[in-house]
Amino acid sequence: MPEIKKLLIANRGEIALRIHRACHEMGIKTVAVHSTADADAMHVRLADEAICIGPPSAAESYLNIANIISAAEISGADAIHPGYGFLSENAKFADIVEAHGLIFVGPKPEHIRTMGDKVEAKRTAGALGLPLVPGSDGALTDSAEAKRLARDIGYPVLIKAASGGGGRGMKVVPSEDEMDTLMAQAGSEAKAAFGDATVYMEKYLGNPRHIEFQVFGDGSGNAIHLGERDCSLQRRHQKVLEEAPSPVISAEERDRMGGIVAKAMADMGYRGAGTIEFLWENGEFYFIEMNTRLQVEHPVTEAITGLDLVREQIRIAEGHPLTLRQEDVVFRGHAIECRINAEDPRTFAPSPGLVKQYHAPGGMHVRVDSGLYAGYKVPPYYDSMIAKLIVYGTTRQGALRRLRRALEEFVIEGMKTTIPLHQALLEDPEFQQGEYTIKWLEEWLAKQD
Ligand SMILES: Nc1ncc2cc(-c3cccc4ccccc34)c(N3CC[C@@H](N)C3)nc2n1
Repeated sequence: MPEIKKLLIANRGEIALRIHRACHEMGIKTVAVHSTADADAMHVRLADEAICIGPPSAAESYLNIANIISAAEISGADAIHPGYGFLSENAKFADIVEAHGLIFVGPKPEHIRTMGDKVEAKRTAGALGLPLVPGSDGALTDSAEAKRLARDIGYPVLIKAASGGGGRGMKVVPSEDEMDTLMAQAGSEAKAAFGDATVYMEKYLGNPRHIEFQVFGDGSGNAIHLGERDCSLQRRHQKVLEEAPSPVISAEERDRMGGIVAKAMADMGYRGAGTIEFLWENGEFYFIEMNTRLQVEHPVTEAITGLDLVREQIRIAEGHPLTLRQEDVVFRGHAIECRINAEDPRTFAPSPGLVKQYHAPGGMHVRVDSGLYAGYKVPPYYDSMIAKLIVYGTTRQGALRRLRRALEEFVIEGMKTTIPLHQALLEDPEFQQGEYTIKWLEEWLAKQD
């Protein structure tokens, strides 16, 4: 693969700035594509070139494949980084990028496609030796089969859409007499939402944690794992706070499960960054999904390994081997990321607007990834996340103390933000002990009012 000289960032907000920063440290020129609403964005200001690709709506801009490819051709970019969200897991886009002789900084399109179909993803994961949630062996055909299976598995069971993921298209079936109705609903909702009625079944795990492993492959049969992240603190399938390592995973479990996922990725010939999502309950891991993109929460993994994951993605895309072998990966300390949204901290109603005052916290082991600046107008058209605060400590307690101090310093005036939510969360004894599962946050929020 030739060296990348100019990279087009097909994204916006904090991740666009993150990608720009890695490129500039590598001597790679950057092309920022933006909608008319993002003309004043920080990464647009810092990029070497900026090309407007359409009006505010994502469909006409950040999801507009033709305009993005045209921007790459006009600017002479030789690579495209999709970031996360938008087109980052669109196999067709990856194919089109490569068909135009451009480097797609991401996995092979065939692997994006495989992991985007949750039935195929599960079959592949099982074949590669990953532990699965007990359930149907592939897609469900009809309610009668579903009932037979559920009788063996035991209720409650979950009906999941093959084209769903991230919490979309899931139905809990508490008992057999609700199966007919819920199977029909699941199929029709999946058809409506994803154009694909295919569903599958899994035993419903009552109160697990969400533990995901970061993996990296060079596309030629080598792969490493970079430990796990605990993403159990979610509200309506939106992550609120993530940490690495998980407060409940031992070094032995990390090495054992990490070895299994790394080998699976090596056997698959996986290329680039990937995240393998598990539910963890009673000491057991259960594969649920694989994300073929760089994730929002990647900085907590960077903090405890010292690796720049965007830099690694670009090096792999250029055809270089992985910087580190598994034996070189060392986990040190503890990192926590708070997602800061332009939302009311209690109602979560969006609160876009003009940033009147902005002061980011600093000091030892404090990182803020954000495109915000005083005078910037947060547009109402996109996701409400405006900043990520990542803090590192040698211990979890140290990271918590530092996080409390950093949140106190953080000034964002002109809109409501979820900073107060994080400050309240930090004071809860169960959170401080790391004793939480995927249901804990919504139960805690319900008690706050
Ligand atoms: N068999 C079985 N049992 C319980 C589950 C519970 C969830 C789930 C449901 C609600 C919130 C969650 C937050 C983090 C991780 C998972 C969840 C779940 N999800 C939600 C999004 C997608 N990643 C899969 N799958 C599950 N699968």
